[in-house]
Amino acid sequence: MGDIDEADAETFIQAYVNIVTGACISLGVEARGFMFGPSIALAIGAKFVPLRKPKKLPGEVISEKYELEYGTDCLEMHLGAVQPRERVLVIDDLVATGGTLSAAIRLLERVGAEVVECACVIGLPEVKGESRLNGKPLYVLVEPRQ
Ligand SMILES: O=P(O)(O)OC[C@H]1O[C@H](OP(=O)(O)OP(=O)(O)O)[C@H](O)[C@@H]1O
Ligand SMILES: Nc1ncnc2[nH]cnc12
Repeated sequence: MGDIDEADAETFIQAYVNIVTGACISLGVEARGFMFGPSIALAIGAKFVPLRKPKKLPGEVISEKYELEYGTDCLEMHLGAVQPRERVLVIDDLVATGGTLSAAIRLLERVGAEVVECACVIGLPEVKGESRLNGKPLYVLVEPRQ
């Protein structure tokens, strides 16, 4: 993902918040999900929870490993940051294979949360990431021309 300006960010946030209601948590995936997750949280009156790469969070965490196009990685979340039955939106900049979003969904389901939807600015349809999201809805603002 290249440079984005304020207007691009506002387009994503407004296009998205107009169609989604009822979530209490906006969860952003490190690193680039942090550009949009907090703004969506503010716009819908939700709290923001970061999902971070390993060894960044100071408290006790739960972790979930996953595969990308180019290797493996791991996401961590503070224990207690999300409570059972809380309704969560998962926000990232881009979905390719869906490995990252699927790891976020698994983490949230392990703590008993309800994943309402995943949302990304960019979707790469040729890598079919949506098929790995365990049936969760995926909102994508733009797809590159084929
Ligand atoms: O759908 P996937 O195949 O999982 O790929 C999408 C992920 O890849 C990129 O992050 P990256 O892992 O490069 O980390 P970064 O945001 O920390 O640079 C992107 O920001 C998504 O999080
Ligand atoms: N195929 C891809 N192109 C651009 N950014 C990416 N991030 C993860 N996969 C990517």
